[in-house]
This record gives sequence, C-alpha cells and structure tokens, in this order.
Amino acid sequence: MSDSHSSSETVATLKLLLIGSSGTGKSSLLMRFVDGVFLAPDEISATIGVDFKVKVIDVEGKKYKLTIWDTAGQERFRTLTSSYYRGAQGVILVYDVSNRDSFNDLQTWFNELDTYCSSKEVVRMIVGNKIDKESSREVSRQEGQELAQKLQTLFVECSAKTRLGVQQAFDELVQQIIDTPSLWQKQAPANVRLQSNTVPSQEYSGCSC
Ligand SMILES: Nc1nc2c(ncn2[C@@H]2O[C@H](COP(=O)(O)OP(=O)(O)OP(=O)(O)O)[C@@H](O)[C@H]2O)c(=O)[nH]1
Repeated sequence: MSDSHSSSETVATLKLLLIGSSGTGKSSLLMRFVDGVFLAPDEISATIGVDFKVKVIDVEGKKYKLTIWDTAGQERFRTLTSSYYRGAQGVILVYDVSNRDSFNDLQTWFNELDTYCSSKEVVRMIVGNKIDKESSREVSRQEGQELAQKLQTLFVECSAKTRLGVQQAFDELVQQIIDTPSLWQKQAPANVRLQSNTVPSQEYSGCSC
C-alpha cells in the first residue's frame, strides 16, 4: 500500500475509528500514520470530543480514501457516541503496553463497540501501543494476542513514537476491509433506478453498523 496525494477517482471511502482509554496514544497513532510525525508530551493535548483526518491510499492500483476518526478517551469529553460509530467499516481498539489498566479497559471498549456497531462484519483490531517503553512493559505480547483471539479481532503491537508497526496496523485493517466487499461495495451505479425501499447513497453507503 502506498500514499496518494490525489483524492480523485477513489474506489471507496472507508471510515475507521480509534477507540481506547485516555493516554493510550490514539491521537499520536493518527498523527504518525497521516502526517508522519510524533509530538512530544508537552506538545499534545487530550482530545476533546472527536477529531478526524483524511488520507488517500493506493492498494493494488486503486485509491481508497480513509477517514480516520479519533475520539476522546476521557468519558467527560465523549459526546454523540452513536453517530461516531455509524458507518464505520474498521475499528482500532488501542491500549498502552506499559499500562495494565488500559488493557483491562479493553473489554469495556469492546462492549461499547458491540452496542453501537453490532454488525459482525465490521473489522476490529486490537493495537498495543508504546512498545518503545519495553523496560516498563506491563502487558506481554502473548496476553494481547490471547485477548485478540478470544474477541476474534486482528492484533498488532506498535509504537507511534518510533513508528514501528504503525503502517502494518493500518495496512492489515484496510486489507481486511477490502477483502470484505459487502462492507463497502453498496453503492448503486448512478444510472440504476433504485427500488422504492432502497435508500440511495452519495459516495458510498458503507453503513455497516
Ligand atoms: N513512549 C511513547 N509515548 C507515546 C506513544 N504514543 C503516545 N505517547 C504519549 O502518550 C501520551 C498520550 O498520547 P495521546 O496520543 O494524546 O493519547 P490519546 O489516546 O489520544 O489520549 P486522549 O485524547 O485523552 O484519549 C502523550 O504524552 C504521547 O506523547 C508511544 O508510542 N510511545
């Protein structure tokens, strides 16, 4: 997969979400993936509400527009939760490998995901971030893998700081979405007359939840 600077002729727009407890590095992962940067702790602030970034990527000669949504981990900043989940095709649940509480919190995040995004097709991935903090690691790679197996999600460990594993995480998630056409190939051709009980879509109608 590679970057593309033009958003023309995109095959589909894919909506991806980042969820997980506060401070796990969701905004940092988004910035690393989209902008290629990592902000120092004194340069980054907690997300208030929702933020999103757009990136066009090239997969096997076809362009896909990713809209990647980053929500606040802190409960008091979370609003409009259901609209945030609506239409998502891929969800990344982030924990911090140096913070066991953030790993234990994953079940709660998973429950929220199940509540708002009941479709079994939506691609889920657990990401253990901050692997550069190896000396203060509290959650082993094996534990992460076992939870992912139990919850039937993809699993990647990474570091937004060093960028190790970040591209791989997004690549695997997007590839799995592309391999599940029913998630995003719901657009009716412009010249097809829709049945009266069919809701017309604009660019796509990947509302999977
Ligand atoms: N060492 C290290 N620190 C990281 C990494 N990713 C993020 N951080 C730091 O962790 C802190 C929290 O990062 P954020 O990206 O703001 O976390 P968040 O999950 O978006 O937090 P909320 O917006 O409150 O939900 C910041 O000080 C980051 O610099 C990483 O891979 N390694």
